[in-house]
Amino acid sequence: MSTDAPLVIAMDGPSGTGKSSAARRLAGSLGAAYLDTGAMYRVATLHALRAGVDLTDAGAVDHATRELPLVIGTDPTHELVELAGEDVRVEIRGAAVTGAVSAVSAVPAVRERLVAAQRALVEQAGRIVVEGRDIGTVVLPAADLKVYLTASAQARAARRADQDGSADRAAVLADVQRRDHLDSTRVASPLRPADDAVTVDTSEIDLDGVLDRLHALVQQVEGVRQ
Ligand SMILES: Nc1ncnc2c1ncn2[C@@H]1O[C@H](COP(=O)(O)OP(=O)(O)OP(=O)(O)O)[C@@H](O)[C@H]1O
Ligand SMILES: Nc1ccn([C@H]2C[C@H](O)[C@@H](COP(=O)(O)O)O2)c(=O)n1
Repeated sequence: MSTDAPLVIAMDGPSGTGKSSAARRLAGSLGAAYLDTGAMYRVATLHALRAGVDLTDAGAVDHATRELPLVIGTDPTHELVELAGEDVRVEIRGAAVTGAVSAVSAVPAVRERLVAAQRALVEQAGRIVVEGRDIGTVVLPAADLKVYLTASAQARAARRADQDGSADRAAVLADVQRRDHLDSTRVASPLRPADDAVTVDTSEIDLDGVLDRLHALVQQVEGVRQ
């Protein structure tokens, strides 16, 4: 099979399970594009924060994000995230956005617009790994392969604390659990595995091990399609 054959992989799961790391590496090795949909919700959140709107007012968040001059790249080797031409890769990962993103991503009108943009990017790419919370359930229900990454909250908090250099592990764990709760209990597209997703628990596997597992799943899918 040629390496430019269409292939759409959906990767969902809670924060810190390794979705971004695994999806980016998988895309690179498959010669596929990569889309980080969480970054899109983070840019919408930054835009709403800068507009100074009350994030508990869904109508105001909808209004403030209707015009969203967002550019997101899909090259797995080069991260590109811009808001009105400004490089916001660092700012969208900061505490202000991280603390507010669950509220903004719970607004159905925001989701509708971003889901439409995500589907357009997938259509353009043809061969792509897309990661988020609702990719297998809502954005791309016909994906060729759906993977749901999980890991214990403790393992995820430890990874996040290492990544951010935080000594307060209890606070990081509480934040991970807060976001899990908000993402999985919201009414609009809650975080959950698609019925046909393959669940991979990464608590006890390093990133190379996760990649081995993902490559085996891709081989199965490509074998079936040949
Ligand atoms: N299997 C693994 N074993 C150990 N550390 C890992 C593993 N996978 C990812 N990590 C590390 O955990 C941290 C979080 O990973 P990553 O950002 O890929 O998770 P994520 O699921 O995309 O999180 P979020 O949804 O919050 O963006 C990173 O520092 C990454 O290097
Ligand atoms: N498809 C998606 C992707 C992300 N979100 C929300 C939920 C997260 O709390 C937030 C940031 O995502 P991250 O960068 O941590 O992956 O965005 C969502 O609702 N749907």
